[in-house]
Amino acid sequence: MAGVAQAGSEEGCAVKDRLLEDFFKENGHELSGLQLEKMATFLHNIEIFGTSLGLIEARGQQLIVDHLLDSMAPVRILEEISLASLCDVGSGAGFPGIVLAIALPNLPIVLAERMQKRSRFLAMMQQKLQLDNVEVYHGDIKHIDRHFDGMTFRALEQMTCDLAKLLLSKSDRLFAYKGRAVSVQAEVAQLARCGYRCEVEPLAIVGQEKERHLLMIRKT
Ligand SMILES: C[S@@+](CC[C@H](N)C(=O)[O-])C[C@H]1O[C@@H](n2cnc3c(N)ncnc32)[C@H](O)[C@@H]1O
Repeated sequence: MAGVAQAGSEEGCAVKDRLLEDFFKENGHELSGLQLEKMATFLHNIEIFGTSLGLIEARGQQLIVDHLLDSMAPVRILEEISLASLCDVGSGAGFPGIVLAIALPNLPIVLAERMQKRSRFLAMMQQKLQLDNVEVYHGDIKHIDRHFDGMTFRALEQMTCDLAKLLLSKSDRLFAYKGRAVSVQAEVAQLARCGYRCEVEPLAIVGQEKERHLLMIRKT
């Protein structure tokens, strides 16, 4: 496990690749060698640029479990829905957008991020990882003039009726990465009062003790 934190050398990356594969397998994700390599390179770049760009502080196992595996947790749900397009709103350092783009290479994904330094990092990752299915949109989601099958967001802000209305004018479905059941239920109650249809799925991540849920929202 110690090797996970090593990111600097070629050898460190090789150790990291092997361990990453174990983390994914433990969580039921079968990734190809190329996908694992892209995940490892992405983590490596987060570890290099994360602090200086104000992206993310987590390192090593915490970065893998709390961010990478967390981003991967709803991948089967998204696959089963067979989306033709996805927008990840407020992608930040690329969680979950870059991770989903690596895991689902046939799904076109727009990463929407209004902070310039973060959107530049996302564009750099798109190029470096050769993610042909990714497009970076630098700007506020309010101004995007496109329609998507689905939108994901993680750690964006609390889901309110106004936010759901705005996002559902640009997407058929919303997928919000959320924490504790009790707070998700409060959001669901509020959204139901405004006429939105919600479903909540618990997300299990091996090694993650915090409660995680996927809140799915549609118009009724
Ligand atoms: C707390 S960070 C979360 C980043 C990432 N999703 C994660 O989970 O690590 C929220 C990000 O959303 C971006 N953001 C917030 N509101 C936005 C909006 N209306 N349009 C585009 N980006 C937005 C912020 O600039 C920030 O990078």
